[in-house]
Amino acid sequence: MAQTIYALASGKGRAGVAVIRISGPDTDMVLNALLGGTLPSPRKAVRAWLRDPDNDELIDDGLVLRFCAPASYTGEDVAEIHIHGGRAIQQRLFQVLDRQPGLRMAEPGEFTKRAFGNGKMDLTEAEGVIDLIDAETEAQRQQALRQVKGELGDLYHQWAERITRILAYYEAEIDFADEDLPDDIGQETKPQISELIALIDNHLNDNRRGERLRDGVHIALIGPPNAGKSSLLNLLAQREAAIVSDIAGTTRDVLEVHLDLGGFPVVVSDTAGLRDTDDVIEKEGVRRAVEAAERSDICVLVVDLSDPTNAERGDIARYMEVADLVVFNKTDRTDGISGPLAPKNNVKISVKDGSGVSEMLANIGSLVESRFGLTEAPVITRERHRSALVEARENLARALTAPEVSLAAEDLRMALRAVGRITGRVGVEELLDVIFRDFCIGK
Ligand SMILES: Nc1nc2c(ncn2[C@@H]2O[C@H](COP(=O)(O)OP(=O)(O)OP(=O)(O)O)[C@@H](O)[C@H]2O)c(=O)[nH]1
Ligand SMILES: [K+]
Ligand SMILES: [Mg+2]
Repeated sequence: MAQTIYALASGKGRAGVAVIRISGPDTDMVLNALLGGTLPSPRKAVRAWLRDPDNDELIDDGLVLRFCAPASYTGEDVAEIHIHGGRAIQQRLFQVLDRQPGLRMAEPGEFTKRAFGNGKMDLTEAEGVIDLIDAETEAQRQQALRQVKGELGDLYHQWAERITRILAYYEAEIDFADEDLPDDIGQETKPQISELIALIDNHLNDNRRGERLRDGVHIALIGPPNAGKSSLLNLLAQREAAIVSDIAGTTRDVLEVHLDLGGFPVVVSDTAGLRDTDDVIEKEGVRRAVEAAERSDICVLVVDLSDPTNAERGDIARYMEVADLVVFNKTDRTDGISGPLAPKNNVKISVKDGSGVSEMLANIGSLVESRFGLTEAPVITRERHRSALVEARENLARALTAPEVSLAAEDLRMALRAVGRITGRVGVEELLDVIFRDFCIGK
């Protein structure tokens, strides 16, 4: 039998209210001890004096919520005790809980792990809970909430069901080889397998938007020395994160700042100015800048509008073509454009006087939104999902060309297992039995 666990469910430290969660078979015993023998009725918030059962000393004036298995977060008996969020109160209550036989402190994620174990949620939903707790921006919150609601898990479960139905044909062929089956089951199943492969491909080919939304969209600021890249970074970060000077080649290392850009988590990198140089350290800086640009999801080229030398630099013209956005800086100095001229996506700003900055932010924001924004369909949010889907897809493709029915069946079973691993939902194998029982075997 599972042990009863407890933990602080709210944030650490001093607060108005702290919530302590208890889950497991001894929950009622603990509540009885703390409340002096009166159990609150389930799902009703009850104000109660909490006492140390060993000496009847008062701990706090609290609020208790009791849930009875299986109608609880974990599926076990659960209690949530609201206390005043002072350190001494929390400590005292923990000491008392620790003294209760059979109780121990929960491990990280253990309540949710139990919820999964008791069929309260599948693995994608459990991951959604973690993402929801970690969500720092609005878009992250929305994506996580959709996963908690089971949208992603439902999609994978549908696919598992489809594979199961296809597999049923092959199983029938194997088990009832001498019965009156359609001559070529491939005619029936192969279009279905191909359709499923197309759906998975489409889902995989998502620009990794869900993963980007979880981890942050990487934006690299690149450009010639003294264009104002570090100045721009500081403006975005609203602090002096990078050193700014009028000396070309000031920035060497890649410097990252994390920002919330219109609800999206972004990581902006300031990089060394791009130029040929004999200085070994600056050379390494330039190499890192190019690498950061290549790795970025969105590459922003910053150019000093008033610098006539840009016109002479072929490399800047090339960067203009590949950059997602060109930011012409220092409009306070000039209103003409010197150098290789305006590429399609450009914006003119002055970090110094702030003009054009909101337009630039809107521009970057819509780039992020269009590439990594939430879509109608739920998206992959973890490499774990991606690799399992790739495996499922490979097995489905193999089933299409399998030389024998038994081999095709094995490929389909492996595809099913790969998809099933993502949700960890049980029932697909059992579903096979159900479908199989009702299966029309040519009669
Ligand atoms: N007039 C004017 N000067 C600016 C503007 N933005 C930046 N500067 C100045 O341009 C100089 C270079 O700025 P940085 O931000 O260090 O340029 P950088 O691109 O990071 O330069 P490196 O790190 O050397 O590649 C500094 O003296 C800034 O104060 C602007 O909008 N207008
Ligand atoms: K500089
Ligand atoms: Mg710099």
